[in-house]
Amino acid sequence: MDAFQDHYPENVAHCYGCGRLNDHGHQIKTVWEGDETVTRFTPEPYHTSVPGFVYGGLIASLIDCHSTGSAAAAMYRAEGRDLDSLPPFRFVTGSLHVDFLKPTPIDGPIELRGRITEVKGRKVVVETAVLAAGVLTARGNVVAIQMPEDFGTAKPG
Ligand SMILES: CCCCCCCCCC(=O)SCCNC(=O)CCNC(=O)[C@H](O)C(C)(C)COP(=O)(O)OP(=O)(O)OC[C@H]1O[C@@H](n2cnc3c(N)ncnc32)[C@H](O)[C@@H]1OP(=O)(O)O
Repeated sequence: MDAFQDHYPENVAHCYGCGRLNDHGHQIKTVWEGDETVTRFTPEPYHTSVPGFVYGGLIASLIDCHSTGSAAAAMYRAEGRDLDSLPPFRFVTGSLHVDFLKPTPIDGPIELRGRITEVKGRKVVVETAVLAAGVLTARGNVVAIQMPEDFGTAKPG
């Protein structure tokens, strides 16, 4: 099954977390399983925090891109549209909250399971459970916002 990220338009397919065109990135892949969105990722030894456990920033990064992808997929689903239909839905992160509940072992795949808890206007809220060997180790809450047309054009300051 194609992942959400396989359908991102080329101009937004370079993200470090989810861009299929970023050779140095995580290149995560997310799919629907019923009403949940699911990403599976196997950490590398260099993703270490304390030996044996995953760096928290990696977990935050996975939640981040899992959630923006889930938000886009939820909007396509809400409108009954295919993932590759035009115009594309693109979401960026407005807010990212992570609760680290337990250390996450590095020696196996991590599963992220997302639920869409709100779709309102340009905003989608995604709650994500992070599991390692079936054990809940972290929770994420992301407010994803549909990317404005002028995203990135404003000058800082
Ligand atoms: C499909 C391809 C995707 C490829 C990209 C993947 C991205 C991967 C994830 C990332 O890492 S994205 C990079 C990190 N994020 C950013 O750089 C975003 C920087 N922030 C912004 O550009 C703007 O602040 C943002 C677009 C998020 C919001 O500005 P807007 O002017 O569009 O928001 P607006 O004020 O119109 O608010 C729209 C709704 O969002 C809500 N909102 C906006 N910012 C929020 C925030 N920070 N926290 C919570 N809610 C927020 C706001 O309250 C409102 O909700 P309601 O409709 O219910 O009133």
